[in-house]
Amino acid sequence: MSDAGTQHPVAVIIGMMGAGKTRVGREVSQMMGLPFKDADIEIEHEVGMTIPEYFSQYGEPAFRQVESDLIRRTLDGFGGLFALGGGAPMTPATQDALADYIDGGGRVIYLQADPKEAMERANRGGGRPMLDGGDADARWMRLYEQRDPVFDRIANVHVRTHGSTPQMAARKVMNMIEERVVHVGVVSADDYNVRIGEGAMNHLAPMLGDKPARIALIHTQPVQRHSDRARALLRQAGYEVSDIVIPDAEAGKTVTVANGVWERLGAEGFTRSDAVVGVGGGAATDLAGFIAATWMRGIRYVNCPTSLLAMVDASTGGKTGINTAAGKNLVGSFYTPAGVLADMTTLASLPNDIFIEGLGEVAKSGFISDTEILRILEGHAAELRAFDGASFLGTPLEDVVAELIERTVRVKAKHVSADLKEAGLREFLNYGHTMGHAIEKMEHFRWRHGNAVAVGMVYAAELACLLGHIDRDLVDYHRSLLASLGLPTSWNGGSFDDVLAIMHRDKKARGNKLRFVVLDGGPGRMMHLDDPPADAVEEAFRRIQH
Ligand SMILES: NC(=O)c1ccc[n+]([C@@H]2O[C@H](COP(=O)([O-])OP(=O)(O)OC[C@H]3O[C@@H](n4cnc5c(N)ncnc54)[C@H](O)[C@@H]3O)[C@@H](O)[C@H]2O)c1
Ligand SMILES: Nc1ncnc2c1ncn2[C@@H]1O[C@H](COP(=O)(O)OP(=O)(O)O)[C@@H](O)[C@H]1O
Ligand SMILES: O=C(O)C1=C[C@@H](OP(=O)(O)O)[C@@H](O)[C@H](O)C1
Repeated sequence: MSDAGTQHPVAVIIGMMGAGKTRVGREVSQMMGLPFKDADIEIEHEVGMTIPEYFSQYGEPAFRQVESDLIRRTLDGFGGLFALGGGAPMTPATQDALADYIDGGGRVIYLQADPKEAMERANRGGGRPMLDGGDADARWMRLYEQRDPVFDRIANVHVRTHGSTPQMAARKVMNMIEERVVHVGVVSADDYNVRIGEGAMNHLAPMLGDKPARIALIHTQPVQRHSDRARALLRQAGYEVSDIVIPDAEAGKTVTVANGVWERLGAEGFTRSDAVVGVGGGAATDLAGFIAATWMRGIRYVNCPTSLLAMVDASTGGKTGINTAAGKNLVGSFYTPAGVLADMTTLASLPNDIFIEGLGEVAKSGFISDTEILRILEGHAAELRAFDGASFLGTPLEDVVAELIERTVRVKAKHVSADLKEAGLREFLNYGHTMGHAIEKMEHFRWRHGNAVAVGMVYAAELACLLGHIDRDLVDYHRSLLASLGLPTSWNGGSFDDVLAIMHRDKKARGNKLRFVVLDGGPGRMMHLDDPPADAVEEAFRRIQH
């Protein structure tokens, strides 16, 4: 791409004649308040004649040269929506220009209309020289068979518009343009993307690639409407889907459940060319990831998280696993997904208390790294606390939540990319978890994870304050911010001795030494606190009891 400062299109739309590139493109540009350019119209202005006239006077090769030159110039000088002519992406020079545009962060959107619908629309209007001479439908279909695989390959965004009105199609395109993408670099495994936005699940097939023939769709009953959509998308893309419903929440993270899934995969002959898709909260994505990590020692998987906590934390980072009688997440594997699709539409059915719990991990990411998260939480605390999935989509709060999700995922991606197996930096993601996990266990996992972590962060702040690493104001800030979000900041459910024994079994402990991660001076600055004085550990515990 050219130097910074020049304008580039928000998106380029490609597709077959009649797909709706012009009609839908104009709708999107109006919805987004952006300028729109149609390459065919621009070319006619430039050459001073209609495209059919140019074709007949100079022929297709000359036309394609004019077309690819204009496209290259527009990609480096226009900041709106840009729709290409049907045949444009078949020209190698245009393919190179589009590849450069994508490398620079651009979106090439393949508008995948129902072939029959598009063909009928293309042939009703005339004025398309590529359809002249003979059976227009047959010619259209021949072009489709040539062009579809090429469009599918060169586009980095795919939008199916089968049966959609222009407005519905435009909404889908706009969602794709507005979606947020976090790239997770992994030193010892393949990089992957976390896509966040309404309709992100539409990326399922491209994210899985064409290699898997069969998909084990692992999900739970409360998210049936979302797994139904995943199943439909997979089947429309030609995959064979094995539907696997597992018990909800923590009941699904057991070796018994895992064994049942392994039995299913064995009976149905799943091989390494097949894949797993997990749809649900963090418990479901943990189990799905564990199945993918263990079946034949590893097959591809994509997570489709449906709770806020799963979107910002559980689905990303490659920690997969199940619980045992001895405790949570004690069996599992570091195994990274092929990608994560955080589809905001799934939050429409998320209960308020489960949403609030997820804010615990969002706030944690603000305390340990991105302090802008804290400012956003402060500024929108009341709306966030009053979250109502049924009225959430399309409101300003949706953009706030999308920003929070993106920022929180970026914090996790930063830590995971540098330290996949939690040798040091990644331990900072465990802020509040030493006490948090102890509370979960003492409460027999009746407390939700994010709520326990909230109390755990207040504990860690009290401990850091007692040892002079942060001031009292910052401890008070922990309490006021977390409480304003509807999160708990104290706990009275057990004795210090019982909690201490559990903390000594925390994965950060070394030998008989406790280890914590705490703030060092202020938000965004972390340190390891090894073997803190026993009296401070106990006094901090007293301070979280009300
Ligand atoms: N692997 C990791 O890095 C990681 C990180 C954090 C947490 N976790 C794990 O994640 C789990 C917690 O995740 P969670 O908070 O999502 O809990 P969860 O998976 O138990 O889901 C909470 C409840 O919300 C329901 N639900 C989820 N999405 C819904 C939706 N869109 N509509 C309606 N209901 C919905 C679920 O069915 C469940 O009943 C724990 O097991 C924790 O250990 C893993
Ligand atoms: N989703 C849609 N539903 C109904 N009509 C559509 C849709 N998309 C496009 N059209 C109509 O089909 C015709 C061709 O659309 P157009 O945008 O010119 O296609 P393209 O630019 O992809 O060749 C136009 O009459 C347009 O109004
Ligand atoms: O990806 C990670 O490192 C994390 C995994 C989870 O903790 P545990 O590993 O303690 O379960 C999660 O709760 C924490 O927010 C970050």
